[in-house]
Order: sequence, then structure tokens, then C-alpha cells
Amino acid sequence: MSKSHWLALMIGNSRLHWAWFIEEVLQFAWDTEYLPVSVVQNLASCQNITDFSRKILAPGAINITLPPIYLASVVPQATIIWQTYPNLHEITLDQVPLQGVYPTLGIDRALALWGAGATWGFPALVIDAGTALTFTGANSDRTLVGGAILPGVRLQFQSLGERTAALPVVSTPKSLPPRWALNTPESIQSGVIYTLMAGIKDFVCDWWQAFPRSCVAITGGDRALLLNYFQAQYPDIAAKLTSEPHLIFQGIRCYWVSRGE
Ligand SMILES: Nc1ncnc2c1ncn2[C@@H]1O[C@H](COP(=O)(O)OP(=O)(O)OP(=O)(O)O)[C@@H](O)[C@H]1O
Ligand SMILES: CC(C)(CO)[C@@H](O)C(=O)NCCC(=O)O
Ligand SMILES: [K+]
Repeated sequence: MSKSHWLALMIGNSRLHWAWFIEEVLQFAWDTEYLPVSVVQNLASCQNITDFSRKILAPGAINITLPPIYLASVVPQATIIWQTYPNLHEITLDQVPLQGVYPTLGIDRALALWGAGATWGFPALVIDAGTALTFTGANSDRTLVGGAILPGVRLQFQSLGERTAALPVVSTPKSLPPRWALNTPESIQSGVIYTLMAGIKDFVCDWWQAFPRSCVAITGGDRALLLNYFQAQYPDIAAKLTSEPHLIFQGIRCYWVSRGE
């Protein structure tokens, strides 16, 4: 029997996250920007698979087998266009085996937590450093304990620069800036970064008080950046964090396996 190839697509608020799987093994992961409007319109105009492959996938090709796409999205408007894809499996919250979730919990948070628990066991806490930064934790019964949502690193710099007259939009520093800054850009960098780290430290320490041996996993676009800062400022905590770039894909993999494909 031939092995099944499939794609995972996570639609985040900044970009699309893709992974190519063969059976339950992740082969390759990449990010893309949102598709240009012209492509989306073209996609929406497709009537069927042949049309789709002719217009979008491989103009000129005749017989193309479209791989199944397992899709999870936190951007409803962006989901709509993918519903025209002929071999789409949309993952929803009720398909994630966690107890005590509330109806509006983001599917990315649920999947990352499932992925973390399946990999390192429950209890588990996930820090997802994306457009928004989230904490999401479950206890040893796989019941959601709860979490928190705050603006992500880039969004904090952007919103500060865009909603004030005198403050520029500064870039995210690669390494820890000086705490006591003597110019405007570094003052902003200091304020955002040191406050963010103190906040993360406080959440993580509170979690470890309740669940001393719990895995705390960090994922998302700013994962490596934050880990760098932590190594410089709080190396003891950095050493106890588990860094995993593809936690959401681990969750999607669990879903794929649970379907018994
Ligand atoms: N090309 C890029 N586009 C957007 N963000 C990027 C890029 N490269 C690095 N980043 C960083 O990644 C963060 C966004 O993370 P990520 O891509 O995981 O977010 P997302 O698309 O909203 O996904 P999710 O919804 O899963 O958090 C930003 O704060 C930014 O600093
Ligand atoms: C918090 C984000 C934006 C993080 O990607 C996403 O998980 C989401 O839209 N969540 C819905 C609200 C909630 O999780 O409570
Ligand atoms: K909104």
C-alpha cells in the first residue's frame, strides 16, 4: 500500500504555516504570506479538481492528485477561501480531546496543548509567542486549567509606534537591550522586552507552583528570540523551557492519527 502524503495548514493572524507529512512523520515545515487577492479570486472561481489544478496548482498539467489538507484556522475570513479546496479536513475544537474547554478557545491553542501533552505528558503548559502571545495549560486529567492572552512582541512595538505621535515603530532587538535606556528606541525596547519577560516568568513560576514537574513548552514565531532573552536574563528558567517550533503541527499529527487514516 502506498504511504499517504498530506499537508497541514495552520492559518494564523500574521501568516500561513504549512507542514508536509508522510503518514505521521513531519517531513518539512514552512511559512507563507497570505495569498494575494488575485490568487484567492482565481481559486474561488474554480469549479472542480481539474479546474483547480489547471488554474492554481500546475497550469498545463492534466491529472494531479491533490493531497489532503488538514486545516486549522484562527482567522475565519481566511478559512472561507480554503473551503473551496476539494480535499479539505477542517479541525474544530470539538475534535480535540481536552476537557473543560470554552467555546471560543482558539484551535491553535488547543492543538498546541494536545501536541505538548502527547509528546511530554500532562500536565502541560504551552507558551505560543505569535501575533498574540498566549499561555494555555491543562492538568494531568487533560482538563484545561486556563490561560492568558496578550499582544505578541511585534504587535506591542507596532501598536505603541502607531498610536502615539512621538514614538517610532522600533524593530525587535535580537539580543537583550539595556534596561535603563537613554534614548527613545531603546527605552521602548527595554519597556516591552523586560516587562514581557517578567510577565512570562511570573506565569511560568505560578504554573510550576501548582504543577512542579509539568513540561512548559514554548512555540511560535518569536520562540527563539524569547529564549535568547531568557538565557541572558533568567538562565535557570530558560534551561527548564522546552523549545518546539512545530507544536501545533504535533497537535494536527495527533488528530490525523486519531482518525485512524
Ligand atoms: N515574516 C514574518 N511575518 C510575521 N511575523 C514574523 C515573521 N518572521 C518572524 N516573525 C515573528 O513572529 C511573530 C508572529 O508569530 P507567528 O508567525 O507564529 O504568528 P501567527 O501567524 O499569528 O501564528 P499564530 O496565530 O499561530 O500565533 C511576530 O511577532 C514576529 O516577531
Ligand atoms: C489568541 C489567538 C489570536 C492566538 O493565535 C487565537 O488563539 C484566538 O483567536 N483565540 C480565540 C480566543 C481564545 O483563545 O480565548
Ligand atoms: K479582532
